[in-house]
Amino acid sequence: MAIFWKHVKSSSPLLQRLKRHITGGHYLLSRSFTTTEGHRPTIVHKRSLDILHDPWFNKGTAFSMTERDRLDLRGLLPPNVVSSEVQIERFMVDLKRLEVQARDGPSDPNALAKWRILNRLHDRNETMYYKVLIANIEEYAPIVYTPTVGLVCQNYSGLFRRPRGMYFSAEDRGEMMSMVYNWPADQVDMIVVTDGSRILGLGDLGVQGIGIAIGKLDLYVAAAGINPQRVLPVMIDVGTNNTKLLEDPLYLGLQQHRLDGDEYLAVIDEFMEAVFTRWPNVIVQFEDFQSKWAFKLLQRYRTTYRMFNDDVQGTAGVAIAGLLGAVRAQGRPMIDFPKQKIVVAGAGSAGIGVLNAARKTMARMLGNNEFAFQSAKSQFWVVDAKGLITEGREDIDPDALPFARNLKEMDRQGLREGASLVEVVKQVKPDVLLGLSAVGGLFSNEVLEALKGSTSTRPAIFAMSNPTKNAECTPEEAFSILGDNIIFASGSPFSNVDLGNGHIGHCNQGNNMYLFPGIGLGTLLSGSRIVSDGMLQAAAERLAAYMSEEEVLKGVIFPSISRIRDITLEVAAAVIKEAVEEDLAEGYHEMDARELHRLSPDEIKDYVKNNMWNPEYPTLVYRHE
Ligand SMILES: NC(=O)c1ccc[n+]([C@@H]2O[C@H](COP(=O)([O-])OP(=O)(O)OC[C@H]3O[C@@H](n4cnc5c(N)ncnc54)[C@H](O)[C@@H]3O)[C@@H](O)[C@H]2O)c1
Ligand SMILES: O=C(O)C[C@H](O)C(=O)O
Ligand SMILES: [Mg+2]
Repeated sequence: MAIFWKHVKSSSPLLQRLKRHITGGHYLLSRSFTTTEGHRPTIVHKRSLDILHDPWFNKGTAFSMTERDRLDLRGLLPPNVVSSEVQIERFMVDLKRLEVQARDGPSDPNALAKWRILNRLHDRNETMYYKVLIANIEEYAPIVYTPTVGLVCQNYSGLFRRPRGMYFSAEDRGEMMSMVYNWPADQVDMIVVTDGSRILGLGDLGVQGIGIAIGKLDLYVAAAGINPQRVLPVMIDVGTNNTKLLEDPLYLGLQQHRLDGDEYLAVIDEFMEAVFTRWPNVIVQFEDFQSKWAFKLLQRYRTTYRMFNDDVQGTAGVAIAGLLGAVRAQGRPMIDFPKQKIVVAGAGSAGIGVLNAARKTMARMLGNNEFAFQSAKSQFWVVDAKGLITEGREDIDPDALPFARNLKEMDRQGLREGASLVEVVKQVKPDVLLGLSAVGGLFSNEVLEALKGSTSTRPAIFAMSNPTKNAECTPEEAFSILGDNIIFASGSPFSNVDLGNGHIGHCNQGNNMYLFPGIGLGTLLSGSRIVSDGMLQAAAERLAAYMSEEEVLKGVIFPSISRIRDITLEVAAAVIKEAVEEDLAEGYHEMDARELHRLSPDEIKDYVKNNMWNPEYPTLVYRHE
């Protein structure tokens, strides 16, 4: 306090205001003021997030690098240091463009405004925020998560107010091991990390991709009951190849092209080492990495770290559950799955993830041997941006190679390398048409007309790309062309379609949100050091079995989001049971491995339920340190 008193005249109105704070007993800072002697530094007795959350001292993105180091702020702000003029410009631009950009295709025109209101509540009062979210999950999941989160990421530089989560940038190489201690929580259970390179179907959004990590973790809290004090959204900013962002003076990230090759890997390696050093029991979910790196990083880390890739593995499980649901909806047993002819549009991280898992599931049903695995391959036709993938493809992506069709065989089917989607659908007459292409409208009227020739008694259409405007088709288009005897699922939420005469075309949401929260929670509570294939398979099977026969026959193959907390509990319990059976479970807190082994299936569910956080105000008591 001495420094403070020295510089302030006793008559100053500021002094009077500060005195009131001090006598009120809750103001813990001292502050010096500009005097006639000129500018002097302000002494603060806060660091880290406390500074960012103090409106008197916060400068947001204008904190210089030296200040960020001095005040333990490194990593708590996006990497681009900007002037106060640019800060104001960003604010004004955002204010003016709000109305123009608040639309994402057919979704809620007020979505962005609702996101802002919820986000402000999130900043003020987490318990209340999650209470609102859980109680109204059907209404607000599409705001804090897909599809609005896509719009939020696209406009993030403008929407940015208070930082949330951590930023590790290419400039932080060599510093991450210490930076990680700038995060205030000693326990972190879940990290969702992105490098912003493929945000939903919106492409490279650079540092703005942090929004997706925040949205996913909102579901971890709301659906899986992970304690919000123990989640950490992370953005790894290695630059961006998005020209618009590289040229935008208001962009908050590093304005350089993305690092690649060994330089890129070195950054991700350093990040993984840092977070697992500080929080050895954390689980890291990789989200929205471009396919090029998604598979490589998964292979690199999955046997040494507790991690999984949601787009590759979570999506695969949700698609398997949906595909099995589609078989049941035809009135056939799940074991008939290996007979389904499946056309997949999109051979990126999600498409290939689904194909690998579907092939393995078929192979298991056919006898689980090499012959079964080989013959399962012939049930899939994969079409990417260059058309049908065959062995005749030049420079074929190694991840797609196992699904490349034999040229002679294709010739017999009237197909060739690069055949268009509509040709493939016409010739194959598939049971299922599944889209993970990020191309809105790809299932054109022509493609849907061609699907009328399907040999299935009830064809299935999975338009899984996000957000809304990237869906391969809308449910209206599908039901109007193919009638009501189909199964329809989309990645983003759509309403059911009124088909007249009391008929409703049911629109399922086939989104990895039905699995990732349970995979994370189950891994955490089992104490498994890795996320095994068996654990992922158990999660998918539990989701597949969740819907009753009656619901499935009505075309309802995924639960309503209002049941997400219950389905997450079930998925987590299935993951724990599998981890125990595979001898991977090492226990969690007071539940040791031996005791976990003794639990009955019902007791496992109780154990999960008892460990889920609920948004209730705790009683607070003040004590001096
Ligand atoms: N519903 C879900 O749970 C879920 C999960 C993961 C990803 N997704 C969505 O899936 C989409 C793709 O994600 P990704 O990570 O695989 O992306 P990606 O960029 O890695 O892959 C896109 C693929 O689509 C192909 N493609 C492009 N144009 C095409 C066309 N005209 N015809 C056929 N194929 C075409 C590309 O060649 C590529 O193989 C995104 O929109 C994403 O939001 C949805
Ligand atoms: O984020 C989603 O809604 C699903 C998926 O992870 C995606 O990348 O589209
Ligand atoms: Mg994703």
